[in-house]
Amino acid sequence: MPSSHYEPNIQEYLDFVLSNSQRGDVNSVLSAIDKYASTHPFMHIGEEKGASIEELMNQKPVQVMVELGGYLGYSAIRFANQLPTTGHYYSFEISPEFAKVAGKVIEYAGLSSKVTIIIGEFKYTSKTFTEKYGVEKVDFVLIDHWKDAYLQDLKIIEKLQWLNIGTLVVADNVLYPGVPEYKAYVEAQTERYTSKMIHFKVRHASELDKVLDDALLVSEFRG
Ligand SMILES: C[S@@+](CC[C@H](N)C(=O)[O-])C[C@H]1O[C@@H](n2cnc3c(N)ncnc32)[C@H](O)[C@@H]1O
Repeated sequence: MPSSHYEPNIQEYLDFVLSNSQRGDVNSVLSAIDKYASTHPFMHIGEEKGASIEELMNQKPVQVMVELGGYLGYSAIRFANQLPTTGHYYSFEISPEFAKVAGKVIEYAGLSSKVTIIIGEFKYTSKTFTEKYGVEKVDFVLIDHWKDAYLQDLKIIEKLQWLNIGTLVVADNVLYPGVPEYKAYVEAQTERYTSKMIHFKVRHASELDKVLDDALLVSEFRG
């Protein structure tokens, strides 16, 4: 997401999703959000990248997943739905307004018991995460918040020692808008991370008429 993010009409979004999907039917909720996003500027991970992340999640067991940047609930619904019944999804979101609407959509999709939204800026809320939720290690991290915070917040995650050997850290938008410092840092550490890019052609929320090159950077933590 560019740092000059726009403010969506969150009430219109909520009304649209609730009236175009069925309560408790995750796929219908995701389709309604995708449909809304096809005609409005919207910053969700989307169908194609979403499917790619689901594939990664299916390659090894994921019990605890964390995302930096929850927005209006799409990625939380999509990926929490892939977790086993004993799994849990923690969605960090700085905006209380976005978090409130995300919570409503997650509840409507029937996933409230699997998703916890943590409101506030990650660099602060991360400090009390283990103490509050009893979680010491995470199996999967999705980084999808402000681009200028990617590297700083990965370093916080490293310092807090949340990563298990084998934990996947997946960063979105590494080519557009781009996170060169994050990419250089992770790719330089070949002893600690095995990284690969997955490429996509995307339409960005702020320029829906243009097709752009983007990628997920998938980094497996090696210790
Ligand atoms: C691209 S959107 C996330 C999209 C979401 N993952 C999805 O696929 O539906 C980025 C979100 O990150 C949030 N955000 C930005 N900086 C943050 C920070 N430092 N801590 C927590 N959330 C942050 C923004 O408010 C915004 O909702």
